[in-house]
Parts: sequence; C-alpha cells; structure tokens
Amino acid sequence: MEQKKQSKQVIRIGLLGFGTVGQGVWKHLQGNDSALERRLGVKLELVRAAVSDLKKKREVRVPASRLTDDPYAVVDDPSIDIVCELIGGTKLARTLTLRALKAGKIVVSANKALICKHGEEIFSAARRAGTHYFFEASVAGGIPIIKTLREGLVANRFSLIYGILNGTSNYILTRMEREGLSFPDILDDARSLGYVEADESLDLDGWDAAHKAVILAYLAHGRWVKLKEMLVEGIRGITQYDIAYARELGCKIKLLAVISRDFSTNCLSVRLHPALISKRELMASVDEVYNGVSLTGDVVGTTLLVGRGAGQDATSSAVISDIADAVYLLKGVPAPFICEEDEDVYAALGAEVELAGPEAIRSAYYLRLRVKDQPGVLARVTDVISREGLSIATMTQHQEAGEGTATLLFTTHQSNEKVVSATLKSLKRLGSVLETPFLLRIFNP
Ligand SMILES: NC(=O)C1=CN([C@@H]2O[C@H](COP(=O)(O)OP(=O)(O)OC[C@H]3O[C@@H](n4cnc5c(N)ncnc54)[C@H](OP(=O)(O)O)[C@@H]3O)[C@@H](O)[C@H]2O)C=CC1
Ligand SMILES: N[C@@H](CCO)C(=O)O
Repeated sequence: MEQKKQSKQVIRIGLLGFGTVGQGVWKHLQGNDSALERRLGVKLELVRAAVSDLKKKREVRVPASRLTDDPYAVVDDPSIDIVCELIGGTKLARTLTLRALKAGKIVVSANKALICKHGEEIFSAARRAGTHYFFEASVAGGIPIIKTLREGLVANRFSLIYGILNGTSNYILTRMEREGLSFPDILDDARSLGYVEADESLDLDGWDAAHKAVILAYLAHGRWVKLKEMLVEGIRGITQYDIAYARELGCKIKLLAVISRDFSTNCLSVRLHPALISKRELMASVDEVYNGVSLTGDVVGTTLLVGRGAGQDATSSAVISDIADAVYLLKGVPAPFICEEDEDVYAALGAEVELAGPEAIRSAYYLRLRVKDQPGVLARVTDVISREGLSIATMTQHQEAGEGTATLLFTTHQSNEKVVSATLKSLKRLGSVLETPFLLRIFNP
C-alpha cells in the first residue's frame, strides 16, 4: 500500500464478473474516462474481467484478450490495484475477496448477500491487510446511502431508518396497485423484463432487502443482526383484496425494511415485511423499480433519499464512486474518517444494544381471513381476536358468490408481535377458518 500511495499515475482495475453490473462499470468507466481521470488525476486502466462462459455474447464488447474464465487471474495479478467483485453469491465471492484483500488490493463490491453473511470476516481481513473494502452499491443501487449514513449524517443517532430496498418487489406492487392485476400476472412481466434475480426468492421472499437492512443496521448501530434473528416476510401472499382495502384506508402496500432503535431501552429491531403505509408519507410515492430510504436522526431530523435501486447504470454509478474513493486512497488520501474496518468504533456503537423482543415491536395490523360463510363464524372469529387481547378497529366482509365462503378483512388498534402471532395461531385452529390467516403491519413512522 505504501509504495502504491507514493507514485501511482495509472491505477489498474480488474473485474470479477462481467454480467449486468460488470459490463455497466466497464462501459461507464470507458465512456467517462477522460472526465473522471481529470477529476481523479490518474489514468484508469481496465485490465481484465473474469466470466464463467467465454463464449457468451456480451452487450458491451471488449477484446477477447481482456476476458478470462479464471477469476484468480484477476485476483493474483500483482499489477491490479483495485478488484471489483461483481460475481455475486457467497462462496467463490468470499474466497476471491479474502484473497484479494490478503494481497493488499482494494476490493469494491455490490454483493449484499456476501456482506450480510461474511461482513465481519471481510472487514477484519481488510483491516489486517491494511487495505479497504468498499460496498456502496450493495444497498439501494445508485442511492449513495452508505456514504450518507457513514459520513454525511455522522452527527446523528438514528432512531428510525426505514425504506424500500428492493426494486423488483416494488415494481410488482406498483403494477398490482395501478392495474388491478394479480401477483402471478405481474411476476411474469417482471421476469421477462429481467428484473427478477435468478434466485427469485431473494426478491419475492424479502431476503435481498433483508441483506441490505442488515448492512444498514450495522452501519448505524454497530451490530451484525443475523437473518434468523429478524422478521422477514415477502410479497407473494398479497392479493387484490389487500391492495383495495389498503386504498380504502388511504394507504399503499410497500415492502419495507424497518430498523428502529429505542435509545431509552437500547433495544434495536431490524425487520423486513410488506406493510400498509399512508399515502401522505413521501415513501408511499416511491414506485416502480425505485428505492427510498428515510433516516431519522437526533440532529438532522428526517431525511429521505430516493433513486434507482437496481439496474446496470445506477449500480455502476455506485461502484464507480467506490473506485474513485479507492483511487484517493491509493494516492495517499486517508480512508473515510469512519470506516467499517475500524472495529473499535463499531464495537462502541453496538455496545449494549439488545435486540427487541416481539412484545417491543408494536404496530397496528391488517388481517385477512377466508372463512365458511355460516351463522356464528364471525362471532367465533371476533371472540378469538378479543380473547388474545387484540382490539379491532375496522371490519369488512366480502361474500364469495356460490362458494359458501367469505373473506373477512380487519384492521386492529396498536398491538405487538407477540399478541398478534398468538392470535394467528388460535385463528388457524378454528374449523371455520379455511386458509392460513394473512397479516400485514400498518406502518406509521
Ligand atoms: N443487477 C443489479 O441490478 C444489481 C446487482 N447487484 C449485485 O451485483 C453483483 C453482480 O450482479 P449482476 O451483475 O446482476 O450479476 P450477473 O449474473 O449479471 O453477473 C455475474 C457475472 O459473474 C460471472 N461469473 C459467475 N460465476 C463465475 C465464475 N465462477 N468465474 C468467473 N466469473 C463468474 C458471470 O459470468 P458469465 O457472464 O459468463 O455468466 C457474470 O459475468 C451481485 O452481487 C448482485 O447482488 C447489486 C445491485 C444491483
Ligand atoms: N434484485 C435487487 C437488485 C438490486 O439490489 C432489486 O430488485 O432491488
């Protein structure tokens, strides 16, 4: 590192992965090279990109000699200063990242799944090697949320960070809302537009946004929260009943990441679930593939960032901003004043933080039940709800023609996760309830 800092006029970059993001980075680094180079005061040289299939047709054309199917040829090349890990996944990506860091290279990544699972190990490897790991593109695509949190809003303690962190699910929910179509209908379109990840569960079951929430929670609160410690629910179960009832209530349904901390009890809650949110909140107008992140700090108040959360160009913009920071580092400009490798800073931030138990996670709720349309059913349902201590705020019944069934839609007053999960269990046991009850939170920031 020391040697590089003194004399580098040319910074050499290697890419691991030349798919959606990798090609975007290559395209924009080449397209903007002179302007960016003038700003950075160095020449940027794209040395090589690793792919798995050399024969695949690429949208961005590069000479065959610049592609390799051996990712170690990038990581082990002593002339490469910055390695961009854009392969994805957590196995090979972890091995290559650790190897590149050990060799003293700066690593730039968009890989939220990897950071969520192995962030602690990776930051510590970077620290040991005296190098740095940058990951702006891992959360909310083109929105500079990592820098905002770490630097721009450093004066703050965050009682609430919440937002829409998955573009694909937001696209699906937006179209369901606007066009009245079902989840499976829109899903087919989202697939054909190439929005849905190869592992669809990442987008549809909330895991991708949960990975991003874990990263934001660590940056804001210094605590690595495990996925199994979180409430994670996706959007598959949402129907037009839910969308229409949300609309009647003046709300939209959004897949929200919620990171809240009560500084009086030091309890932290990190969760990811679809929720009704009032249309009066700016977040409710973040539609289509856009992401939005709202941060409430004790000094700044509430700040909302909105932008493209996914896709080639937006994600490349974030990767290139990390490359620029890496160049500054190689030129001898110190690393960001708070950086994730600084174990002590983050340990202090996370000291004594407890994860909130289900009683501490409070909300109003929306509940949909499909029941037998028979005398006494409504009374039995409301009896269970009240016995469990849940207080009903509104109720609507839809009869299903000719089927002898009805759908009951309830909203409740404020309660908590413990009460509501006991209520769901009791309702499921009722013979007159025909399907697993469907629940959404009503989020009120
Ligand atoms: N797409 C997006 O909008 C966003 C993506 N990200 C993250 O960015 C990363 C990259 O995503 P994306 O570009 O969409 O993924 P792609 O699937 O489009 O690209 C992955 C690339 O990695 C290459 N690759 C896979 N396995 C190997 C291997 N064993 N050896 C060498 N190369 C390999 C593939 O090669 P080949 O082309 O030959 O198949 C491909 O070029 C992921 O971590 C993702 O989560 C983050 C934000 C947004
Ligand atoms: N699948 C992710 C990609 C960006 O991280 C999304 O839809 O937001």
